[in-house]
Amino acid sequence: ATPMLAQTDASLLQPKVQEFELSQNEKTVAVPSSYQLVLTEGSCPHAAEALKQLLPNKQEKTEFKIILGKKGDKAVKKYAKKIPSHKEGYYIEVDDHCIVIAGADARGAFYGVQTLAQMVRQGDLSLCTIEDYPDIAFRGVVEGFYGTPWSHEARMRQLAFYGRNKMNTYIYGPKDDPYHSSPNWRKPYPEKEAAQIHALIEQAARNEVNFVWAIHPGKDIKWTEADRDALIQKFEAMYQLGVRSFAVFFDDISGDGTDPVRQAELLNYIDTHFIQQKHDVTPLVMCPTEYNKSWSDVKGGYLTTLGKMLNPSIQIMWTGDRVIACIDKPTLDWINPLIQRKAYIWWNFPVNDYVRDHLLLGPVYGNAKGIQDEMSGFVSNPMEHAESSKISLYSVADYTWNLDTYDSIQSWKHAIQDLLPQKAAYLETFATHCSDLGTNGHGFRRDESVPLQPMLKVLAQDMNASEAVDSVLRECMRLETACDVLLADNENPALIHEMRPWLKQGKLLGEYGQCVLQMVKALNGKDAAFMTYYDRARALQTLMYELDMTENQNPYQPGVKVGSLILLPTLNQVYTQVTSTYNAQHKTHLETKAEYNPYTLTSDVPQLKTQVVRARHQYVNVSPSNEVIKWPAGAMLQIAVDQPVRFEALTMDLGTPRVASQFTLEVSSEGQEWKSVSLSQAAEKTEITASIPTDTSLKFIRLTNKSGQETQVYFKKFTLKVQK
Ligand SMILES: CCCCCN1[C@H](CC(=O)NC)[C@H](O)[C@H](O)[C@H]1CO
Repeated sequence: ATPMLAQTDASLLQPKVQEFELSQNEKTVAVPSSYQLVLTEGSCPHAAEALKQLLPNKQEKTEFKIILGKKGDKAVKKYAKKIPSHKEGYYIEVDDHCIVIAGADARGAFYGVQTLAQMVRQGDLSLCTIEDYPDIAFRGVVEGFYGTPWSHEARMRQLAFYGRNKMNTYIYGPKDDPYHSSPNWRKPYPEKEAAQIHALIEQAARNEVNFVWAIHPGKDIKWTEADRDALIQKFEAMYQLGVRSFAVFFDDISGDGTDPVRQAELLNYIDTHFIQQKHDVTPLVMCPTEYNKSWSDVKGGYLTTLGKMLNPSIQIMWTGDRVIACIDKPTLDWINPLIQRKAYIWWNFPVNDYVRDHLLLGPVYGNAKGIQDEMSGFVSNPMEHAESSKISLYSVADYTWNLDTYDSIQSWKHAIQDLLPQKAAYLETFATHCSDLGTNGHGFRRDESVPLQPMLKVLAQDMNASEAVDSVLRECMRLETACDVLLADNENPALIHEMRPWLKQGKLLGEYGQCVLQMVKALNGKDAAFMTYYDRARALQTLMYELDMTENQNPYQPGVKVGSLILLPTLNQVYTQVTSTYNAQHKTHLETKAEYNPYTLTSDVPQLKTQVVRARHQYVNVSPSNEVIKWPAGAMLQIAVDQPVRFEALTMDLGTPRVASQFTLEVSSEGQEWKSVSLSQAAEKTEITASIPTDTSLKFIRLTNKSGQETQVYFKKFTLKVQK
């Protein structure tokens, strides 16, 4: 095992080759208060600037020296053989009167300074030498999610964060930016947005980050010279703004834009007539329409056509075996031969635009070690919550720099320490219970409440197990405390602003857990005590439901979920058990149901069976979906309600005109006799309405594809109106 740096937790640095020649007595040297800087003028400007920010006191006549440079500089000539040959690699040497930072290139020198900064943050410097370089060439973030694009300020902070964490790529591709995608991809940015992009490009350069501007033309591109030239002109305009890295996305489109031959011809044209013409532009990146294995039809030839036709320098992105998937060797062994190059991974985590009621704050795990040589890039698609995404992004930086030493829990702790240094312990407690996605169309899940899982399992089997009761009670107190402290915190206001709804929900959950466990402890004690905890538990259930129904009410997955994998379900189960036990002992009829949602959705349409149905005041909503729904012949979607209600109307939007005739809508009061209700859809409109007779109250309503064949529709809206 490699000796660890005396003062510095080496795993924090993720250096590749750790040859720490620690002197026998593990000598350290104090961070120099002033130093003489030796560098070749103008050689590594961003590294020099970063060093100046880290250690501002540069003075000529001082004994301590810092030598900074890149391979070929006279300043570091003496160390040339020690510098790693890998791009962006660096060599560091710390001894008691000199620090050497020598990069394989300017970016490597900058990264050496970032590593020194991490060591300085740890306190005294250990005498050591470090040789280090990144495993993967392109590492970073693709802002490629649906939802509110990040703000300018958020992006400026992100780029500084990438610099500190040695991420060298930021791909600008927010799906909902009209100048990135249709309808305005052909138009130049208005003045204000153009100025902001220029500012981002300068910030990226200072932080040694490639700012990659992506275009998403596929929804309405025509395979004409006019559109080809329009795209080149837009790229030229972006080049004038300072963009030196470009991408073309063809994901999430249908129609003519999906033709691989046309895509390849266009991309090769761009490559030959634009990218190769400029001598300071990185290789073109493209996102294919078939961007994951589950959507691929190999025999159809889409991927192999791109693999065969695309110029070898063009990078092809890939999300893995599914839209949301971790990356392992079988994944890459499947795709690389088809595209005849190393996949450039677009990792769809921690993006949450398909589970917007969940914040994903847990560890980054599940990607394989040892596959660094099978990928050309690895960028993470994050949440619309920029600061909250930093927990995952910090770990993606660790992983992509050094796959084989990556430790997901260690990295997750460091990420939280880095994000909120003063309150890291509280953020860790909160994040522990805020990591799973809940059921979702992609079937991607994350672990949650891991340290508490054993005790939660014991509690679920025996609610009187006193050790489990006490440890879960303590954790619920910690959760309540953590949420209070974080809600009041102003160390990182942007982070707290993003997390606020979930922190409020976490606080309620912590309080609810304490009440439920106090009910268990009060079972054989005074009834008054039990009843007080019962009343408060019921009140907290209502408050949690109300918060879930009022905050973060986006049109897709509205609401605020915390602890939804096992903490809340276990507490609800204990609540039901302890209340039932009390009822049996006291012949009472206290409410034993914990989470009350009177509506149930059932469906044999695969992509709809996990959709969520919730009532809010007079409306009953089924959560919409982003993707194309394959609705099999005869398949149905059914809503059932516990108590009979009078439905007044149904409003639907399947994103498709003239489709109502393929469906029947039927209602029933008990599930045997069904009456059909007519659907109306105006010509050329996608909205479908039905007015439902209110003469009888109903418990069931169902929509069936009666066309006799599978139909492909969107699922943008399904809302029932209940009579007051
Ligand atoms: C339409 C069916 C699901 C698409 C989901 N992808 C999109 C495209 C994508 O992954 N491109 C590689 C967006 O990027 C989004 O953020 C991400 C996850 O929801």
